[in-house]
Amino acid sequence: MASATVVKTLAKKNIGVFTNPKHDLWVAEATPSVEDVKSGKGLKPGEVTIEVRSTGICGSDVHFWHAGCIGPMIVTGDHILGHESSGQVIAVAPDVTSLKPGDRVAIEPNIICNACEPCLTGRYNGCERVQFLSTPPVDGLLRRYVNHPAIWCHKIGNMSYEDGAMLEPLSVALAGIERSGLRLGDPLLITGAGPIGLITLLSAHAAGATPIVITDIDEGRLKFAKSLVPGVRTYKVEIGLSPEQTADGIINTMNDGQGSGPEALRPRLALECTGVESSVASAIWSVKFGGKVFVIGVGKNEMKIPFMRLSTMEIDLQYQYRYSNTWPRAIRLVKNGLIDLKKLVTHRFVLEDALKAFDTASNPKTGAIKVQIMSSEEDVKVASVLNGV
Ligand SMILES: NC(=O)c1ccc[n+]([C@@H]2O[C@H](COP(=O)([O-])OP(=O)(O)OC[C@H]3O[C@@H](n4cnc5c(N)ncnc54)[C@H](O)[C@@H]3O)[C@@H](O)[C@H]2O)c1
Ligand SMILES: OC[C@H](O)C(O)[C@@H](O)CO
Repeated sequence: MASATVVKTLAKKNIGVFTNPKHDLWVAEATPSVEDVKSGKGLKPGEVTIEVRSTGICGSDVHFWHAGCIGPMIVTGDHILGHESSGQVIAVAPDVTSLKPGDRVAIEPNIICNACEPCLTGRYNGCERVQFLSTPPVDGLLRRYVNHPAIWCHKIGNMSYEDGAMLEPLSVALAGIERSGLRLGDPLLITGAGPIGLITLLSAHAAGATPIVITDIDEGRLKFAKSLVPGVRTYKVEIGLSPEQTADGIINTMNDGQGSGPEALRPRLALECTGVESSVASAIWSVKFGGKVFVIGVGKNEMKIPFMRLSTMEIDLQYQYRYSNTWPRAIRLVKNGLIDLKKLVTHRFVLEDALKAFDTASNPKTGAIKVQIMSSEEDVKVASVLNGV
């Protein structure tokens, strides 16, 4: 199929960041080739070619590299990582009318069947035949050029590519906030101050939760949370304490050190952002009668939970998997300044230096929150200047 005009000279070949079942990580040539991009070969109806400009490294990318799997999602061959991306449209298939070369877009990294019950009822994150980019065997977005359906490319106007890429983890948080039923003035617990917990914090703060307590085992991450939302109360989880003891500490923190007795304010809602068994249990012990523990974190296939606590306190336990219909909302929130994601990107690397980027993202000593990989030195410079680095 012939493509529309490619807007720029494609000086560099397509490269991508690969892993495999032997846990290697390397940068090598990827598809589509520059020749195919120029000729439109391989571009299917409804698709556009995007020059990917910025991609965040997610914990799941590191996990696919280090562990070779996440639950049933198993790396079985050479596999391209990355699903938090934005870029510029450089070519469109002839039937695409919603986008044109030059448009700046955030990429929603799923392709759905549009025929199963979850798709037909608008909850397409449950699509039975979903192709989620970067979940094996579907290659991801950590490459210079990619073909993707136009309907999963959301225009971002003049938003930075860096923010555009952050719309994916923001989508996770927004999906959680929406389905958890968070209300204005809710006392809230967030467990885990990694990128997802921190973006959930920004979102819940914007949505009017108060007071908010956030936990982590890492003091540095709690300090970071405080720098994002100064009013947040932080609680450092001590390894070795029981979930009940941790819950007491959390409630005491919510009550400004006034104890955790029967009169103490307890969270109505806990947004669990670690997927760690003891943290899920502490959240259950923390929330009030009739409250809810909403689990965004993913973890072991089987976990022990305080069942009778859930039962006698009528606590709802609910889960979230990815997202649906979140990008338009995420774009509005970032564009209109209600959520500022800029501080979260702590490190930037050019695509050719992807291995350094992964080393940084996977080493806790670096203090990295979100590491982004950009298509050129120029993009790294522009992003750094925009963020005052
Ligand atoms: N449901 C979904 O669709 C979805 C999407 C994206 C990520 N996730 C999951 O969300 C979770 C968070 O993602 P992330 O990128 O922020 O991960 P992350 O690993 O960077 O952050 C997790 C944080 O939890 C902290 N932590 C670990 N044990 C703890 C404990 N016992 N108590 C309190 N804090 C503790 C860690 O120190 C870390 O700061 C992960 O499990 C991830 O797989 C789920
Ligand atoms: O944000 C999306 C998540 O990172 C993915 O579901 C990943 O964990 C597995 O594919």
